[in-house]
Amino acid sequence: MTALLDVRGLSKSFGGVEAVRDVSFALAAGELLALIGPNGAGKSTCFGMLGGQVRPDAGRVRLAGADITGLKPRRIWARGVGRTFQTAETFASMTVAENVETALHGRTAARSAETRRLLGLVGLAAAAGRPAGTLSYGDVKRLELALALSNTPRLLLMDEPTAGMAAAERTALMQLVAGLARERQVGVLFTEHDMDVVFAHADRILVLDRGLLIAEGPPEAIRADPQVRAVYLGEGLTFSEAG
Ligand SMILES: Nc1ncnc2c1ncn2[C@@H]1O[C@H](COP(=O)(O)OP(=O)(O)OP(=O)(O)O)[C@@H](O)[C@H]1O
Repeated sequence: MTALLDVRGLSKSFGGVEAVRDVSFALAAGELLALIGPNGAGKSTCFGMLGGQVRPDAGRVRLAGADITGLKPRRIWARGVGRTFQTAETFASMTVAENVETALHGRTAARSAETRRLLGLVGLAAAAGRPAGTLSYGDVKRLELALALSNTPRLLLMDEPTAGMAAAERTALMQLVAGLARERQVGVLFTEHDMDVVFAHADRILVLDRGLLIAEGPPEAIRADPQVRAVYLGEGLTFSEAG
């Protein structure tokens, strides 16, 4: 079977810094794959190369078999890749509904029906008429997700989707994303600093350290991996033994 996302030998250097070194992995439709690693490991650079913001020095990115390496972000988006960013990209003065309508194409009537559907999907139907600037942080993240979904993506790239959220909000957002992945067979790649979120929600985990992929596997295997533990202990972080 063709993987939804197939990444082979991806590399990028900035001056003398090898930010990403020969990284290869695949992602299936309906799968939640986490990309983790200490600060500076190369996660954002990897994301940028998948989304078209960063041009790879070497390697190939294929989406459902089609080569999308080095395409502009707009072209990649048009192929069905939705993306959320670490810092929310919404217009504070527009209403929640206007933000979504701006992202949609087509006739006005179709756009407002689609806006209602998307806001219902992310649990923001009741906030449709509010200025986006008045939303809580968790709700801004939901709005971002609605914007990323406006393209009916096959692949969602989420850069720290739960950063700055309270624990209950984190769980709710990740459950929402997991539900979308399962029901619509959307593939999800996400970066995340919170290990509890990663271990609770990822089907599989990729671990980067100084640009290299040092481990890949299901949460239990990653949690037990001595190399991964060493990298994180070096950062002064520990994995909790429970759950
Ligand atoms: N535009 C750039 N110019 C120069 N160096 C860069 C650039 N982008 C990233 N780097 C360097 O590449 C390495 C990887 O950075 P990257 O941001 O991809 O890591 P990260 O895993 O996303 O880190 P964090 O968890 O802190 O966001 C770092 O050493 C960083 O300083």
